Amino acid sequence: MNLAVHFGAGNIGRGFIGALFSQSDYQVIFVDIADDIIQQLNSKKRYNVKLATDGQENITIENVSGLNNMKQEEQVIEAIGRTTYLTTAIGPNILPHIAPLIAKGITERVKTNSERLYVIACENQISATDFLKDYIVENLDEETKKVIDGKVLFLNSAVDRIVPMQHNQGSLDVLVEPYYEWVVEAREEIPSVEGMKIVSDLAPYIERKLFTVNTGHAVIAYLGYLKNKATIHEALNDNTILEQVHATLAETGAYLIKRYNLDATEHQQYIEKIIERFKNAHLNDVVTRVGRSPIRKLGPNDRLVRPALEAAKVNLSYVNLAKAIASALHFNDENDPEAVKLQIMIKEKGLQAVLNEVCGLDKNSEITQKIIRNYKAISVKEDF
Ligand SMILES: NC(=O)C1=CN([C@@H]2O[C@H](COP(=O)(O)OP(=O)(O)OC[C@H]3O[C@@H](n4cnc5c(N)ncnc54)[C@H](O)[C@@H]3O)[C@@H](O)[C@H]2O)C=CC1
Ligand SMILES: O=P(O)(O)OC[C@H]1O[C@](O)(CO)[C@@H](O)[C@@H]1O
Repeated sequence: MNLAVHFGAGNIGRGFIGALFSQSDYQVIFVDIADDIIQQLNSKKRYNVKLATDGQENITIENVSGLNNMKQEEQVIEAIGRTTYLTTAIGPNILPHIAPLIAKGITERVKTNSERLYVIACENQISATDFLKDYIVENLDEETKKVIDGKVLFLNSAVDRIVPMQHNQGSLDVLVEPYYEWVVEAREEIPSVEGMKIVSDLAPYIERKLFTVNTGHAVIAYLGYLKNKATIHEALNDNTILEQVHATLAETGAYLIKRYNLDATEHQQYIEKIIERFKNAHLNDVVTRVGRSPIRKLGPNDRLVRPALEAAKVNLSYVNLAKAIASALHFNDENDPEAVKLQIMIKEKGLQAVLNEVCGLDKNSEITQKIIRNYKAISVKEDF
């Protein structure tokens, strides 16, 4: 049986990527710092993926176990030595922290194992695997750096499945939406995994996904938060929010259609399908999860600022994206360390400096001015 070593036994790890490997007859070793999850994986050796549908169908996931990367380094290195795939779903900010251990594993592996290792970061970030590769390579000695080409293949990917926060403390089971898409960029044949779609150019797929699914979701989360809505589906019942999502996705859509020569009717259908996915009340997806880590989400290459900048470059509208960015700047969830940090930054440095530092926007640019105007309008509780 082939092996997959997956870093991050959280929602996407167990509910999506690990599950697909298991269903494709791989043995799956999850690597995580959460002791309770690791212990349960090792004692139960199985869990259920539950579909968020009226019927709540169950899929049993087997051949799984766990390792704690803080406490079981040697075992993780040994597993990397014999795995076919090494995947992550851990959050883009955590990738630099797991890279040193992966580098140790690769260093040992290439001494004895000539089989190719396939590395894929499954994160909501453009070129996440390239970033992971850079972090790993920084931790390799010169000799290993010379031999990894051809022995380790780093593949970028886009992952799309809504897996909300789980409300089943003490259980490994994961509630997921039925829909999923896992697209991997590869220019040669790679070992097959059920549900993995291979493409030669990921850019249109990841941009379409990030600037539709994730932009739309972020708009609902931040506007929903401002209007005291607890969940995404509750927020979408508010017509002003629904209209704002449509208006914002029309802006990202115009950019995507122009950039990738997409069929406008098909893209509109894609948008509608995604909004229907967001409406799934079985997911009970809280706005604070979807809006989490606002500093990351306001980054220059992320779901809000990047499409606004791209739209501006080709003279397309970004009025509604500017509103979305302004509402993200108001996200003030006290349980979210990035939200707390962002609010302190705004207080101490002012909005213009934050837009420059966090979003990479020029202080005097038109987009900065538009965001500031919208930010102030929200502050004085004008309607959107
Ligand atoms: N939940 C979702 O619907 C989707 C999430 N994603 C992306 O997947 C990634 C993971 O997201 P989720 O599964 O939702 O998060 P999660 O919080 O459920 O899972 C992350 C896991 O990583 C573990 N972890 C954190 N730091 C670690 C470290 N230093 N070493 C080892 N393990 C560590 C945590 O204990 C947790 O089990 C993120 O990049 C997210 O953007 C992408 C598509 C959908
Ligand atoms: O996982 P992130 O990047 O924090 O953002 C949450 C977003 O990712 C998803 O979890 C899935 O793509 C969406 O639910 C949401 O748009």
